[in-house]
Amino acid sequence: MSIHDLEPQETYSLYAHEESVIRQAESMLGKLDDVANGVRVLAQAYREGYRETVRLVRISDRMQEELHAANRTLLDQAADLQQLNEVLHKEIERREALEHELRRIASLDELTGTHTRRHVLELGEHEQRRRARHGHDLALLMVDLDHFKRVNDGFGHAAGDQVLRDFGFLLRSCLRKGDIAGRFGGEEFLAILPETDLATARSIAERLCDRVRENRTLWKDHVLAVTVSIGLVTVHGDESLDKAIARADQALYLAKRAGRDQVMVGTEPDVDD
Ligand SMILES: Nc1nc2c(ncn2[C@@H]2O[C@H](COP(=O)(O)OP(=O)(O)OP(=O)(O)O)[C@@H](O)[C@H]2O)c(=O)[nH]1
Repeated sequence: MSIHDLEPQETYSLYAHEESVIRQAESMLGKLDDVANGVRVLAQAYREGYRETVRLVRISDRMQEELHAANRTLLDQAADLQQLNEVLHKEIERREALEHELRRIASLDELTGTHTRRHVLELGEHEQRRRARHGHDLALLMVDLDHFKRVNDGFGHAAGDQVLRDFGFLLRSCLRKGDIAGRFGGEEFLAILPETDLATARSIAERLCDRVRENRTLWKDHVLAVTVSIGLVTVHGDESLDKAIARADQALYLAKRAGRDQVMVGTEPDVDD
């Protein structure tokens, strides 16, 4: 059968069919174009995203390097600080030891090994307050070397120093633990005897007198002997330390006047005092 055998209607239908197929194909091509465009857009977006990711990764790598470097710096600084801390700690310890030594030197009379006047008075004030609080006894001895000027004049100042050195040792060895001895002036000493009644204080003072009298100081080719006079008081009521010391001083003066080398007990304080 040839085309000429077909009815005109049939010829027309076939063309329409082709037309429809072509239209469908065109429509599909159009959609394929859309898809291709979409893929292009996606690819572009992917490229841009990739570039951004690479940029961010680089930034992140750099930041990590910087963080590591900062961390290393911090560790170094921490080690330096630790070292500095140790040095400071040692310096503080050294200064504390120095301060302690300075306080010790300032509170001690180098020649006699007894306290300085200022320090013995501080300790005395403390004992006086303790006495006032607890009401126990407190005795004071004012001790002075007799005719000490003669030692200096006869044998020289260095000989006098040696006598003072020996006396400081004797004084400290006659006192008990807790008693306080200080150099009040050139050859005058104050001993503070906490919790000591008059009778006990007197026997301690007598023993000191005896030991000083028996003692000999060897100086070059000389044998030196000295004696001491002692004024003794016990602190009364709420009497101040200064007033008690003044009474001990007065008793010492009387001991000197009575011939030296002896202990004199002070008078009771005036009622007004
Ligand atoms: N070697 C020496 N002498 C001192 C020191 N401090 C004070 N003196 C001397 O002690 C002497 C005290 O003399 P005075 O006050 O006259 O008393 P004294 O000769 O002991 O006579 P009385 O106290 O009355 O028994 C003086 O010669 C002072 O120079 C010192 O640290 N070393």
